[in-house]
Amino acid sequence: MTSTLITSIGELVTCDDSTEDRLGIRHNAAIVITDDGISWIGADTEAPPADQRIDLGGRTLIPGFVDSHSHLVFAGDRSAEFAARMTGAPYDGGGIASTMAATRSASDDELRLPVAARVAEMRAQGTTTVEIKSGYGLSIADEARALRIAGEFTPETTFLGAHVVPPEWRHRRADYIDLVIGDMLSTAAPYARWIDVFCEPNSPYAFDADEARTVLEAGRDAGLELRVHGNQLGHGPGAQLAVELEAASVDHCTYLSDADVDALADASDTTVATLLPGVEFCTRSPYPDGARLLAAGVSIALASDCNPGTCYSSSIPFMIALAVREMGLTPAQALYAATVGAARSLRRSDIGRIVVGGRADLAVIEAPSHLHLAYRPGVPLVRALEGL
Ligand SMILES: N=CN[C@@H](CCC(=O)O)C(=O)O
Ligand SMILES: [Zn+2]
Repeated sequence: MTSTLITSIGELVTCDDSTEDRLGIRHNAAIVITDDGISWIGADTEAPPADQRIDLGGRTLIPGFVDSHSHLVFAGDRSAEFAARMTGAPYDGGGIASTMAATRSASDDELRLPVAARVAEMRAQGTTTVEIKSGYGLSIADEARALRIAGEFTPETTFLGAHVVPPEWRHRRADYIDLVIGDMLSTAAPYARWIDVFCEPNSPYAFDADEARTVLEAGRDAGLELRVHGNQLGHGPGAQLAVELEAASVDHCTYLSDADVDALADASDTTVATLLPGVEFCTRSPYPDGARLLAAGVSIALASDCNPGTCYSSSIPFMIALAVREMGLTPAQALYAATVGAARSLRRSDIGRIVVGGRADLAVIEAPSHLHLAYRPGVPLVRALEGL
C-alpha cells in the first residue's frame, strides 16, 4: 500500500468540530493518506516518513465539497429563459418542460457526455461527492435512463419523477401521480438511493402537500430515502412535510415561516435545511436568512442545485461566497455547511471531514486560509486532490 505525506499545509481545515467555529483548524500541519484513507494527522514537524510527498507550500487543505443537490442529466439550453428573468420575467417551473423534451430526444451518449463534463467541472472546483437527480425524463423509460446514467457517476442518485406534471398529463394529474408511484417508481427504484418531489403549491406545474406525501410515502415503501424540494417560490408545506416524514433534507427553503423554522430546529437530528443561493442569484429571488436558521438550531447544508433552469452553476466556492455575502453566514459556517452539513443531508458520516480513518476526499485552496473562498469570489482558487 502506498502512503503519501501532504506537508506544509498552511491551514488544515478538518471540520472535526474541535474548535468553537467547528472547523477544527490546524496550522503548519501535515497528513498521511493511503489507499484506505487518512492514516495520520499532526504537526508538520512530526510528520512520519511516507512513500510520496506533496508539499502544499503554505496553501489551505479542506475536505472536498459535498454537493448534495444537482440535476446534471439533461439536454437542451435555457439561456434565453435566464436572460428574460434578468429583465423581470418570473420563474415558475414552466421551463422544465422544454428541458424534458430535449432530454427525451437525446441519445444516451448525448446525455452521458455532458454529465461527465459537468462532473469534471465540479471536481475542478473542489467537489468530491455529488448527488444527481433525474426529473427531466418524466416517463418510465426516460426516468430510468437518467438514473442509470447518473449512477455511472455517483451512488447518490435521486428519483424525481415528481418534478412537474409533464404536458401530456396536465389534465390528468392524478393519473400521472399513479404512474409515478406505480410503474415509474418500480422501474426507477433499482437505480436510485433517494426519492424527491417538487412540493410547491405556488407553481401550477409542481405538487401540493397531499400529492407530495403520496409520492414520498410510496418511495419510502419501495425502499428509497426521502428528500424534498420545498418553500422555493413562496411559503408552503414542503419544510413541514419533510419534517413529518423524516426526510433527510428539504432543499431551497427560500421562504420559511417561524413555524417552519421551529419545526426544522426540532428535527435538526433528522432533517437538514439545504440552502441553494445560486438559485436566488439566478432567479432574482430574495435570499433566505441563514443566520436565522443557525440561531434557531436548524442543521443547514449548502449545495449548488446545478440545473439548466434555476442555476446553471456547478461552483460550490461561488455558493459559499453568496452565502456569506447574502445569507448572513460566516465563512466558517458556509464552509461547514458545504462539507459536513451537506454530508449529513446525504446521511453520510464518511465524507465532509478530514479525520483519521475517513476518506481522503480533499481539496486545495490556492490561498493561505479558507477565508479566501468568500474573499475572492469568482477566482478559481480551489481544486480537488482526491476522490470523486
Ligand atoms: N425547482 C425545481 N427544480 C429545479 C429547477 C428545474 C428547472 O427549472 O429546470 C430546482 O431545484 O431549482
Ligand atoms: Zn433541484
